[in-house]
Amino acid sequence: MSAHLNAALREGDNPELTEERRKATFDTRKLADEFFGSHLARRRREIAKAIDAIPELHDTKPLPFMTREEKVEEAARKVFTLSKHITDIVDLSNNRETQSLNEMVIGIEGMPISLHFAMFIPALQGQADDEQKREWLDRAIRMEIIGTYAQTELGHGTNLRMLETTATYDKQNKEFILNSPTLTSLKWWPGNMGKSCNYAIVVANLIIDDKLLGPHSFMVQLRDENSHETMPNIQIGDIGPKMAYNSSDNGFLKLSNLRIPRRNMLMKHAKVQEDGTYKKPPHEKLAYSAMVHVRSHMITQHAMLLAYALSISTRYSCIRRQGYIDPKKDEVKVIEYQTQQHRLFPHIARAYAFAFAGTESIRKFEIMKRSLEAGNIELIADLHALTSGLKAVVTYLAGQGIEQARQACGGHGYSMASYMGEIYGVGIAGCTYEGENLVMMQQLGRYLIKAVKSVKEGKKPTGYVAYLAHAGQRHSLIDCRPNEGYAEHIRAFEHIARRQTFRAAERLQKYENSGLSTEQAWNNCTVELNRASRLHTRLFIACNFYERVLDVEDMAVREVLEDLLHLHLNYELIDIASYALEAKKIRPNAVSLVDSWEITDREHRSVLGRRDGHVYENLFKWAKSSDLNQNDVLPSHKKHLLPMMLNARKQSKL
Ligand SMILES: CC/C=C\C/C=C\C/C=C\CCCC(=O)SCCNC(=O)CCNC(=O)[C@H](O)C(C)(C)COP(=O)(O)OP(=O)(O)OC[C@H]1O[C@@H](n2cnc3c(N)ncnc32)[C@H](O)[C@@H]1OP(=O)(O)O
Ligand SMILES: Cc1cc2nc3c(=O)[nH]c(=O)nc-3n(C[C@H](O)[C@H](O)[C@H](O)COP(=O)(O)OP(=O)(O)OC[C@H]3O[C@@H](n4cnc5c(N)ncnc54)[C@H](O)[C@@H]3O)c2cc1C
Repeated sequence: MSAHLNAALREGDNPELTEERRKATFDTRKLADEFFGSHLARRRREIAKAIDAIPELHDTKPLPFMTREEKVEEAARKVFTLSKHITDIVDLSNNRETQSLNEMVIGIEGMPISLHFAMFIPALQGQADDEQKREWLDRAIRMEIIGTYAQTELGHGTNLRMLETTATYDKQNKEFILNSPTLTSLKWWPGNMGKSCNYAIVVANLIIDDKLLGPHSFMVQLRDENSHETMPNIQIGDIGPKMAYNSSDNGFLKLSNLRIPRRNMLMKHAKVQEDGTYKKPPHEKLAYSAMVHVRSHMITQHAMLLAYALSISTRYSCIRRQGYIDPKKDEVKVIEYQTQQHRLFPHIARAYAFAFAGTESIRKFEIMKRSLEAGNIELIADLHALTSGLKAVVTYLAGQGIEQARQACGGHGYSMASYMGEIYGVGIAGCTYEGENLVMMQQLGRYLIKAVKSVKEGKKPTGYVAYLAHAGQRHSLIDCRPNEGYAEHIRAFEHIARRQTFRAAERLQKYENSGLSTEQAWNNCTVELNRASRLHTRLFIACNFYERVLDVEDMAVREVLEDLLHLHLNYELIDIASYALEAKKIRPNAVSLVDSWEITDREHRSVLGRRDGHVYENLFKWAKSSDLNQNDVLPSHKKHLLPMMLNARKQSKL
């Protein structure tokens, strides 16, 4: 393509990167339109421009040089400043626009209102009745109050049925009494609960007339709205520093005989009447809706974290020269090494595949939400299975890709100047929060086993599990004929996933037939079951990628996406080295593929991934700005190490 079409080309950039960008075979803006969707891609450009014009929204110094207190303060400052400008910059009803604005301004390390938007508001939308929405949701949207989602406890996160926080109904006073009866019942982890929030949706086990009715959601005021002081009968605080996310104040909470009005239980689905009569929800797991909301949105978020890491490492690999391929010639850009390409390109393909899968999971969530509003609960199970699998597979593989991207930057990748450490820390948190990955895999496993049972009964399952009924088709990769297109690869993929699912189901059946309890038999098969879930989800991602590419109209963009699809299908199928052919095809477009993610320098916060490629001079600037360089001798050195050394010297002279 002609160079002028490449939107990433700028005067004064490192010529190594300019050379790369001139090789692009497609328009990076058009590929960005496919990656984000054209509306969001355009809005992200406009948002980035708006931020450039407001200096108070810029980082005061690189985040890795800040202490935890400074990070928390910086995030709070930006949230406050944003609150003055936000409605001029984004459409607040558009989650992905708001999310992009937050990532560009505040970054990925957390902020005081993360959980407010990620879960507090969605939980109110999904679980509060109309009157409760009028009371709390409108105030929450206006940010008169800041809330979080307090479910996990010190002793239990995964097994929600064993949560120990209790909400006992007192008929006389028409109140619930909330209690944290044990140390392990303390709420532990909720984002922003430590210091920032004044409200929380607390998940507690409902008790009426000594009968345990399972986890339900309750609105609890944590702090005074004026003084922000902790309310009576509540003990609250920050849980301390974490591997990453240190701008966020994840908290603990102890409730001691806290009385709240009956109407503070969220009552859209389950209800408690004044006399204590309990009305069951139409679907037992509707109380888990805020988690399904986050899981369905995590996929695009993790695709983006992977994109951050890969655009840093791909650009850097094109300015870093080290070693020779031909000893008679100059040192090469490290991107020229086959191993470097093999290390990065399959993950670039995955970042696209995950983004497309994420767009689909958000779309499915919206469809489910609308159908639920119309009183239909049928789609809940499908969406739960889909998002459980996607959440687990994508967070895990994104973490692997980020780590490969870090290693691809050599020593400098380990410096926080690359920002890889934070991206990795935030990425892998997703393997744990919103349901530990191996546990979520089992949720999908249950769904797959049911589908196998229905196939064995002669039924034909539909949707994502339809392929389980297609036994007897041609299957192995060896059977793939050239020129048959990707459909053949997909069929091979289906075969592998189907075989694994049936293998797990048969093993489960064998254990059940041997007299083991259902639970014991299940536990004996969970490794096989999780393998089946993993393959099923990777099949979904691949199919979705394939279908998505078929829709692309711009031929140059479609061609490069087909190159990525080809690489993806082969890599996924073989799960080892991709063919040199694919590497060669991707190589000229490597930088332009990552430029198409249009991640601004402000958003990247990475010296290595700078758009202009001027890495070395800025690495030196970065080092000079370290707080530790402000004093020639550190006070802590004077206090500890120097006396130690002086003492050692004195001793040796004696
Ligand atoms: C917009 C936001 C974008 C990004 C966010 C960014 C930043 C936010 C950062 C951090 C946020 C982190 C927040 C949190 O972590 S909140 C806490 C999350 N906690 C969990 O996820 C807990 C995980 N545990 C569970 O979900 C459950 O305990 C369980 C493992 C699913 C088991 O539940 P249980 O009640 O015991 O059910 P089972 O006996 O296993 O299954 C019975 C039956 O129910 C079905 N089921 C389970 N869950 C659901 C659901 N959510 N929806 C629909 N159906 C569900 C299950 O499949 C089974 O069905 P059967 O037909 O097989 O009987
Ligand atoms: C950054 C971050 C933010 C968070 N934010 C929030 C928040 O805002 N609100 C909130 O309520 N919580 C939050 N959490 C808590 C989070 O949701 C839980 O930590 C998570 O759901 C995992 O639960 P757990 O800690 O109990 O893990 P555990 O269940 O203790 O997991 C430990 C191990 O046991 C295994 N295991 C557990 N159960 C089973 C099983 N049934 N079968 C097989 N293996 C099993 C797991 O696979 C894992 O290997 C956050 C956590 C993090 C890290």
